[in-house]
Amino acid sequence: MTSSATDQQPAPAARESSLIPVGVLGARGRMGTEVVKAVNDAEDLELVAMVDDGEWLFNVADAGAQVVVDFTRPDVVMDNIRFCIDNNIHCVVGTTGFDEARLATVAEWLEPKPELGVVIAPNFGIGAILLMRFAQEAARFFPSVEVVELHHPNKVDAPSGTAVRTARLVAAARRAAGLPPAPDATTDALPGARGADVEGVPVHAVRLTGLVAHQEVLLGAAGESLTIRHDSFDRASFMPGVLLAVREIGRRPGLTVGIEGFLGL
Ligand SMILES: NC(=O)c1ccc[n+]([C@@H]2O[C@H](COP(=O)([O-])OP(=O)(O)OC[C@H]3O[C@@H](n4cnc5c(N)ncnc54)[C@H](O)[C@@H]3O)[C@@H](O)[C@H]2O)c1
Ligand SMILES: O=C(O)C1=N[C@H](C(=O)O)CCC1
Repeated sequence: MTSSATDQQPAPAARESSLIPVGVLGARGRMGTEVVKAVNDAEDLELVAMVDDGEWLFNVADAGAQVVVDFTRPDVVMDNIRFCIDNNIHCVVGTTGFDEARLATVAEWLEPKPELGVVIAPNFGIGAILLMRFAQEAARFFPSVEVVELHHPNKVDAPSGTAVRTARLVAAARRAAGLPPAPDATTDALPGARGADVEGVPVHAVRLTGLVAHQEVLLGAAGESLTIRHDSFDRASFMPGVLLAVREIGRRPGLTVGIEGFLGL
């Protein structure tokens, strides 16, 4: 078992301060690397542990982390959250793969720990969060809507967590407005040609070398269309949202899905 201790990890004595001690899970991944940098650059935060695959998860508890940031994989994230809750550590989760059943499980785990917070957000990019809100607002005015997400080819899940959440929010807005299913005469299609069906909203996933994270919501009505697009050109775009969640989570007990509330949206 490898230790997660690094040169960036300060001596325990230095932690008698008002800095928030933060541990990062998935610390050597694309997002984890960026989070480590962002935490190290933040004057009010202190990086106390970095853990990646095969490393000793208990390091985050031993190092005194008050908040853990998880950017790992959908297949391991539930075990990580369980560990954090068991060890009384607030958890900021960017890893995707959360359906209603998983969210309910996390909420159940939190019940005996009313002081503890877990935030699970498929996207910490402010622009992406605004895109979701704008799409939700627009949805009731358009009979047709489809979501196209475009990502780097190393992404393991499809469609993206952001696209699934967008589609669910749009579908809820359509239901609330009493809209019928979007018109679609397709009776003959190659499997996958019309995308994944997320609560009646088609979601299409593109994987392309050179991309980072991008999404379009296409809305159509007679004689017009509205396209709402967001582009993350760099993973730095997610960091203001991640740091906001790290700073807020100690004041937000329970399960929070998305950081819209932290932004006053
Ligand atoms: N919420 C957001 O804003 C946002 C933004 C980008 C990516 N993501 C999501 O974050 C996740 C990670 O994305 P990425 O591009 O950084 O992936 P990545 O593959 O580059 O990084 C994942 C890291 O987790 C590590 N890992 C695997 N199992 C582990 C375990 N049990 N404990 C600790 N570390 C473990 C891997 O070794 C790897 O270093 C994905 O689910 C992705 O969709 C979310
Ligand atoms: O790069 C990824 O992987 C991303 N995953 C998130 C998702 O699935 O929505 C957010 C965007 C980047």
